[in-house]
Amino acid sequence: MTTPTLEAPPEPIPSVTSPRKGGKGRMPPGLKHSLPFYSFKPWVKLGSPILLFEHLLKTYGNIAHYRFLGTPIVFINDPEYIREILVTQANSFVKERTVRRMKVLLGEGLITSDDPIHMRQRKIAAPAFHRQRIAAYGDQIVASAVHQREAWRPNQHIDISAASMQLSLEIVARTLFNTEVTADIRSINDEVNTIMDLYNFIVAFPKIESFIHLPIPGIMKFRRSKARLDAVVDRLIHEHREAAARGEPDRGDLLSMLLASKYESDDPTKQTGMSDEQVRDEVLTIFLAGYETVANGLAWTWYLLSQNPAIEAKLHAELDAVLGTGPTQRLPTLADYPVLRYTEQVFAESMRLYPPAWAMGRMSTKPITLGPYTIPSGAHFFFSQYIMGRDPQYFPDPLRFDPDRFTPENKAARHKFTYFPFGGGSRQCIGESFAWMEGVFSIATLAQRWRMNYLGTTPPEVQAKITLRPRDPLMMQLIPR
Ligand code: HEM
Repeated sequence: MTTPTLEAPPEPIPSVTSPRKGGKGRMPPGLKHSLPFYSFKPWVKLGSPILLFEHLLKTYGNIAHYRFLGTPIVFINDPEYIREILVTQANSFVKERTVRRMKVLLGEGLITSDDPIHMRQRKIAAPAFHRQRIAAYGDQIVASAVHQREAWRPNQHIDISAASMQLSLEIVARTLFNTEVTADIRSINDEVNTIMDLYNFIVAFPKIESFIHLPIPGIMKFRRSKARLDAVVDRLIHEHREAAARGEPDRGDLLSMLLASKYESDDPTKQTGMSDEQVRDEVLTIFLAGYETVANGLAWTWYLLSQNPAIEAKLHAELDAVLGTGPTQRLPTLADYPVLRYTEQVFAESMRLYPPAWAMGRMSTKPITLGPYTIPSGAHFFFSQYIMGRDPQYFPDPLRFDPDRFTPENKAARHKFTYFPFGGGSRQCIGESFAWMEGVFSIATLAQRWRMNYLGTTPPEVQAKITLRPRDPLMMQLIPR
């Protein structure tokens, strides 16, 4: 996930080479002058790169470029070029600078690290996210959703965005740490929120690592928050390690799995696990990557269902057919997961219109050829799940909410990289199976009992922060089914 901020100028990269003009090797079309020249235009607005990307797409087509302080930035809306970057030519790219600067928070965790560290960490972490392993979390997801639905009252007004965050936090607590939402979990949540509020400030700092010890107010606040965060996570790691040393059985949570996993190598001296520091980086990474994303995906789903009664009725029909009604109604179990196809299609279609990770970026480490274009080393590349998901080139009548776009036949008829809510290639979301299960079971368990009426008078506005959130509270009236 990434946030291409307009206010955050990329550091000049000395190795940027001028592309040849005209013929093969030319730059994609784009803005003639550097971005600040256009500051007065309505499509250049601090903190709103979606406006700029939409303008580039409309004006220049599926590949366009602009420059910012000498760095070329390419916006891509062509699925084949996206495949080139994420898969085919992936070795010629690293994460772009806003993600790299997040190392001050996430260290060398899976999101921020580069190869060879990333490859090793991914191998160690993979068993904890294996499909069969994730299956064990199904019951905990359902139990958390039951906890929420039992607390709801008929006609109650709730902010479904906040309620989805609460549900997702409980699921993270149970599945990552095997605990309820304790004071420790709340303080992790609070500190992460404090740090995320400082996110734009932090990523705007070129070479933030060099400034991290200076007495600058925002940085001091970050440092204090990070120190408290580390202390809580270190304590949880320590407790888990102690329990394992006492011979207590594997608690089955993700943290226990990460602590137990070893790097498989032909060389026995390299078959080691992670240090406590590496585990801490991964725990924070998983917390950050896996909590707000799913919560936002769910919140938008409830909004879309509230606006589309026929689709809501079809979802209810599936839930009633699979899980029963009245006194014979039961909770979803693992065996139901592959049967709840329409529920999954609803979640998929919701993430087309409101993708929690709304844009991604990379930086080239070599000159890159894409079709007729050659783009120099050190250029930045962005593509947006949000823009592509709403583009009639790929999704006819794009604003219509239609989960049938995700039947197996309709999916097979589209290019894979027209829909990439979880990214792709070797950096594809490691929590994808987890997220699908969390989405499907949460929707099923809550929609078995409740419908929602949207109380807003205008459609909610999106806020493209690190994830795509509703800008204001998403108020709903709860109606029992
Ligand atoms: C709807 C929910 C989610 C969405 C939309 C989402 C999206 C993404 C995307 C787009 C990436 C790739 C970023 C890039 O390549 O630049 C990613 C990576 C990642 N995600 Fe997720 N994610 C979700 C849920 C989760 C969950 C539940 C977890 C963990 C429990 C998780 C853990 C991670 C990690 C660790 C990475 C880095 C993987 C690597 O580089 O090896 N995510 N996610």
